[in-house]
Amino acid sequence: MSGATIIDGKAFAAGLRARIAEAVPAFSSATGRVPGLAVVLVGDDAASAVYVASKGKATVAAGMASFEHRLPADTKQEELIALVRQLNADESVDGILVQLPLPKHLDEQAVVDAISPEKDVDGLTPISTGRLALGLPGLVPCTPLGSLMLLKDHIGDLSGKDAIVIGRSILVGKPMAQLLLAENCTVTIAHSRTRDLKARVQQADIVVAAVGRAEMVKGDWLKPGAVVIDVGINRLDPAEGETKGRLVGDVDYASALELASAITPVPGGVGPMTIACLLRNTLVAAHRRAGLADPEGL
Ligand SMILES: Nc1nc(=O)c2c([nH]1)NC[C@@H]1CN(c3ccc(C(=O)N[C@@H](CCC(=O)O)C(=O)O)cc3)C=[N+]21
Repeated sequence: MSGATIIDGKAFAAGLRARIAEAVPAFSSATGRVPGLAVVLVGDDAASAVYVASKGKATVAAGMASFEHRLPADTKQEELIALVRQLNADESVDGILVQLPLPKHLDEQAVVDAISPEKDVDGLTPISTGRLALGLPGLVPCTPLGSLMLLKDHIGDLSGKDAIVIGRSILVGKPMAQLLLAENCTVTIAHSRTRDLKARVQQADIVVAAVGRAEMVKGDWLKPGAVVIDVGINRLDPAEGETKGRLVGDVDYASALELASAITPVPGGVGPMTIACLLRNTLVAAHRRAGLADPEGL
C-alpha cells in the first residue's frame, strides 16, 4: 500500500507559464518590446534538438521572442564565442542559453564565461554562481529553481529539514544545495565517492536525486515520509517492439512510492519546471535590464 503524493510538475509548470504570459503585456507596454530568449545549439544531437524545439515553442506561447541558432558540430571555439558576443550586444535578447553538453573540442566554461551575466538565464557564469553562494540576487539555474518551487509548494517552510542532494554538477547539484541551504535546510551533498550513500539517504527528509544514472536510488533507502525530487531523465534501451526506450528517473520510482510521502514522476515532474523557469528567468532578466522592478509572484 502506498499513500505517496505524486507531485505534478507538469501542472505546476503550466500554471507558472500562464502567470509569466500574463506578466508579459505589462513589460511590453513599459518598454515597447517583448522579452527575447536566444538558444544556441551546436551539433546535431537528436535529444538536444527536441529540447531546444520545446523551449522555442514554450517561449513563443508565453508571448516572448525566440531566437534559435543552430551551428554545425565542427564549429570553432572563436565562432561560437563571436555568436555569444553578438547576442550579448543584441538589445532584443534578454536571455542566452547555450545548450550543453557542447561537442568535445569546445571549452564549455570559456563559452559560458562569455555570456553577459545579466543575460545568463541558465545561471552558469561565475558571476551568477558567486551571487548565489553569497545570497545576493542574481539568476539561478532553472532545474534547481524549479525543484525548489515544487518543494516549497508541497512542504511549505523548509527550515530545519535534513536534505540530501545526490550529484554535484554545476547545472544542478551545487546550486540545488545552495538554494536548500538558503532555505535553512541542513544539507548533505553526496557524489560518486560518497561512502554508504544508503545510510545518508535514510537520514533525509528531502532527497534530490541528480546523478544521471537510471533508477540508482532505491525505495528502501528512504526515510518513511521523505519527499523525493527526481531530477534524472534517462532513456532506457528500447525494448522489443518499442521504437523509443522508456524514460526513467534516477530514483527507482515503484519502490520509492512505498516509503516516500511525495515524489516527482519522470516524465512530468522536474523536466517541465526547467522550461517554465527558463521563461521565468528570461522575464526577470528582461525587467532588470530595462530597470524595472522584478515581476511579482514568479
Ligand atoms: N544549458 C543547458 N541548460 C539546460 O537546462 C539543459 C541543457 N543545457 N541541456 C540539456 C538539458 C536537458 N533539459 C531538459 C529540459 C526539460 C525536459 C523536459 O521537459 N522533459 C519532459 C519530457 C521529455 C521527453 O519526453 O523526452 C518531462 O520530464 O516531463 C527535459 C530535459 C534541459 N537541459
